[in-house]
Amino acid sequence: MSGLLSLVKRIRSLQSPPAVPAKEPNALRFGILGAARIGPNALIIPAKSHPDVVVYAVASRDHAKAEAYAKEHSIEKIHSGPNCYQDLVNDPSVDAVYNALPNGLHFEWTMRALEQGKHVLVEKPIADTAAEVEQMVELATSKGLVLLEAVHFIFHPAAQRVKEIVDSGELGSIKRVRSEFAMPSIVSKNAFLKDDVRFNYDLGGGASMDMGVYPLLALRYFTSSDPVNVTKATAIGHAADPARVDRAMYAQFQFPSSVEGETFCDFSMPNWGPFGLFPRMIKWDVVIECERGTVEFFNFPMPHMYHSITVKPHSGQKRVEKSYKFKSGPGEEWWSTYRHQLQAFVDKIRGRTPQAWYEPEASIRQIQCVEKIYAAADMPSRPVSSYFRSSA
Ligand SMILES: NC(=O)C1=CN([C@@H]2O[C@H](COP(=O)(O)OP(=O)(O)OC[C@H]3O[C@@H](n4cnc5c(N)ncnc54)[C@H](OP(=O)(O)O)[C@@H]3O)[C@@H](O)[C@H]2O)C=CC1
Ligand SMILES: O=C1OC[C@@H](O)[C@H](O)[C@H]1O
Repeated sequence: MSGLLSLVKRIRSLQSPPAVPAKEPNALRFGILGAARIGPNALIIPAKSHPDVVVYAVASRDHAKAEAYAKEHSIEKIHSGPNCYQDLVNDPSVDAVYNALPNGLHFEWTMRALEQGKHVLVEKPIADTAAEVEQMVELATSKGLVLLEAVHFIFHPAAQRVKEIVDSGELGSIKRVRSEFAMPSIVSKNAFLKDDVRFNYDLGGGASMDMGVYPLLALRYFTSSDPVNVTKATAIGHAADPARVDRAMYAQFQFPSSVEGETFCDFSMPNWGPFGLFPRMIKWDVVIECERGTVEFFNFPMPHMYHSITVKPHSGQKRVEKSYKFKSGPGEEWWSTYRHQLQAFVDKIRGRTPQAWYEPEASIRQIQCVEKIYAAADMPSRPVSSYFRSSA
């Protein structure tokens, strides 16, 4: 019963946090690039419970959309029209920018924000190519600005608990890791728009750029390493652009010390069985096989809603753990992955040591790996932004 009550509390708090503190006098003022669907979950709602964050401005190309978004979320300032994104990054009242634009615009608008001296929290994937990410990291570093790819799940206590179990050596060293994030077609029909930015090659679309970044990151995070090789990758093309945009991708990896990895992502898993009558279940887990047992982390991308961590030693008792709050560390049980991420981002800006961090260099290695997956699957890398200036 108490488990059910906690679940209800967590789900309700995703819309409306139970604790809303007063804002500090010099709270950081955030501007959002694009009236994006992810904005409320990733920043606007988490900001309500952060005393040092005010969501001050939103930029949308469409004035009416900007007004409606600002009204719905009590955002003071709007920038609209064809120059709205530049106006927002130029706005002297904005301290930090949340870049929630389509993937293909992450590079340009993060660079432009950094050029204006703003810290940037940029949605995943941080950019479309590794060469772009290198430039982003270089600029942020040279200006002393904080740049963070929104890899939110690693900030949650559950992800860190799984890593702690693996790193403790309780089950011996890792032999194999598998991770999946795949949506059944009945869910994706409602989750995505018909002409969703996710299916547009020029905007950095593709399953490996979207849902696929989670399983890949899970492998890298839990093994604390990067793949040495992509040994195999098989894509299923998306109907919108089958040669260049993947609807689904299966990939195999070789990690250091002969650790094997496997990822799978799918925007829209078809039904199965006679006449395709039966919908599939959502897949969102990580399975880490070690010398002396296995750890399974169910719902690793959204552990704040519900998760389970099942530890199965080869000899001994199976146990199931949950971790919604750090024993000592920031947060409440109802904090989402995004709320923990915001805490870390602000701590970094304020010169404090965050509870966890994702170095921008790790973002370079992540997208290098995505490019290798596309190459192994005979699909092109996503296009380089027209804003990219080769240093040669
Ligand atoms: N961390 C997470 O859990 C999630 C992350 N994401 C990431 O967030 C980003 C945005 O995704 P999502 O919110 O679903 O996207 P949306 O389609 O809702 O929003 C993207 C915004 O980009 C702007 N935009 C600029 N140029 C274009 C264009 N040519 N076509 C369409 N939109 C354009 C629009 O802003 P306007 O018209 O207002 O100017 C639009 O509101 C992606 O990078 C995605 O990977 C998405 C979902 C979950
Ligand atoms: O968390 C997510 O789930 C669905 C995806 O399409 C989205 O972009 C991603 O970040």
